[in-house]
Amino acid sequence: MDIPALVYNDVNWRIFTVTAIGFLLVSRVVKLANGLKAVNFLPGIRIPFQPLSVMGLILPESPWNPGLLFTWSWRHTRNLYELYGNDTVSIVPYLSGVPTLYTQSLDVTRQVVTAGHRSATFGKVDELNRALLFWGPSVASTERDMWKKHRRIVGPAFNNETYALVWASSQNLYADMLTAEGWDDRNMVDVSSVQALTLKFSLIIIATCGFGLPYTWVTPPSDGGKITIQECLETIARTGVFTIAAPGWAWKLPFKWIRQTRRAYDSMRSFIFTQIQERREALHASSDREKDVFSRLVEANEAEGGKMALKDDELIGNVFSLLFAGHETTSHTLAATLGFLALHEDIQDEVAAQVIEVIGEREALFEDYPKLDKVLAAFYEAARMFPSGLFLVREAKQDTTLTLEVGGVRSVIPIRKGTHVIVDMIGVQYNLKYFTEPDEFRPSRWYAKSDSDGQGKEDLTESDGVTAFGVGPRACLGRKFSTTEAVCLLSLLLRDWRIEPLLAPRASAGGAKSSPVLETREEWHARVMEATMGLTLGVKNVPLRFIRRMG
Ligand code: HEM
Repeated sequence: MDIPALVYNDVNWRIFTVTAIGFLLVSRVVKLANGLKAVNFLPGIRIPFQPLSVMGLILPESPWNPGLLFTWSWRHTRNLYELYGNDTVSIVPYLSGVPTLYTQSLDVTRQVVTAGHRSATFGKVDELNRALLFWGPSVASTERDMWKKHRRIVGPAFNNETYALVWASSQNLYADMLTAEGWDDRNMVDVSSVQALTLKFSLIIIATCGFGLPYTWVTPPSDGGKITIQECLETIARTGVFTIAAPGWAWKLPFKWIRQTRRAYDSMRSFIFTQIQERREALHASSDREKDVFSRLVEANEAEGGKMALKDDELIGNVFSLLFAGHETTSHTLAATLGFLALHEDIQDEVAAQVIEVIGEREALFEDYPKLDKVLAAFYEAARMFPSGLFLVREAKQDTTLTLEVGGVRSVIPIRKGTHVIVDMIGVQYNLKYFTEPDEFRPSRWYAKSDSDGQGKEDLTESDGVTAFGVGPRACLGRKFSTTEAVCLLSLLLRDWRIEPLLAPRASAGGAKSSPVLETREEWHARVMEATMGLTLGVKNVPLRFIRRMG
């Protein structure tokens, strides 16, 4: 009997579909089994996508797709470390992404980030560095000998002269900001989002002290006046996932937002390129040396010469990584510090008293910095509670081992090449082993047994000090740049202003229109002091009221 062609095709399609589904299922089961072996069956969750994979980032957060920020949003409700009774847990995806360990253990952090870097068993993950590598290799994105070459040139640009310049510029910019924002003759100022000020502040500081550009509060950095660098960075922050994930052809798609993204990237590149050219010419034309990081970098590079000198794309890569690393991080942490100080009047009074005792009415001097340890401590504590570098992500570059506590027993477990290990900074910095009452904003953790650089405090019996800035040889190069700027700005603000939460009217407020019922401070705390993600982790928009301190 002849089988009609239609039925025959239908049967073929069914066989094809069933075979394809079968194949897919088997391949996913094999992927899961290999993933479980790669992490040596360490307890944890098995989900479709690894949280940092493209699908994990794009799809909305749910119990089966934790999302980028689950270490924050699940920390009280579905804390994986508590659930599995270990400071290191596994996340093994069966559809896409790499088997991964998440850790909140400082011991594992040191094995991976410090010892792993030295022995080359662990290194940074190229795919996740794509957003940075886009600009060219840099000190933040390279490994091994290349990293040493970059660090050798970039590292010395961060020195005491640079920090003195940061201090002086922060002081001038603060005065400039008060005048330009019309605060000079006001006794009370309401700010709906303090980030509008801190983002601009840290961008101008990095532009002036990082790159020696003559920008002010009224004329911020721009690409020849066409588009401001702030706008470029905002676009780049919004489209970070696209940059990491998109193949080359996707950049040519005819969508408005892709065109805008391309424009932001092109403007940034031309801005940075022009700066490098100008600085080179200035260097050759005059024997006077500028003090900004960028001039020192170009100067060191010219002096180095030959094989050890950085090429133009490497210089651009470094400039961008400094702009990238030094802008939002400091700004977010400043906003969080101000938010917490507004909430905790007693702590604010204590810190302000130190500022008034040290600086009083006179000009703030860079020499005051070590005496303002309570201001620094408030900034460190905010960095602990909102670590802008959310994760330290590393990849096993070869088959290796880690020593972990599993079910209370210290064991050596094999880790396969390609496995990711993510140091979860929220986990570490809210870990009861290192911080008592971690949900409390308590700057005294950092100065009870303080020295000026923040090492060896009451709580941190076994930590590397301020982990928010990373640990080991790859720790933050801009830490003191950031703390100098922060201590100066916070001191000036606290000396001149009392800071309060700007309370919003209750949605269902029943009061008269002239005096609406306001939310409580607790409600403000719950509404505002929540994490959000730009290029880096930060706090939501912080609304504040500044009231001038009299006499
Ligand atoms: C609150 C402010 C800041 C925080 C919390 C912070 C945090 C961090 C962290 C956690 C790392 C290590 C990343 C890793 O190991 O994967 C890092 C590296 C780095 N940071 Fe920062 N950072 C801040 C400000 C700055 C500033 C202001 C600059 C520059 C002006 C800067 C430049 C860098 C550079 C160049 C690296 C790479 C160092 C290397 O790999 O050798 N950071 N930062």
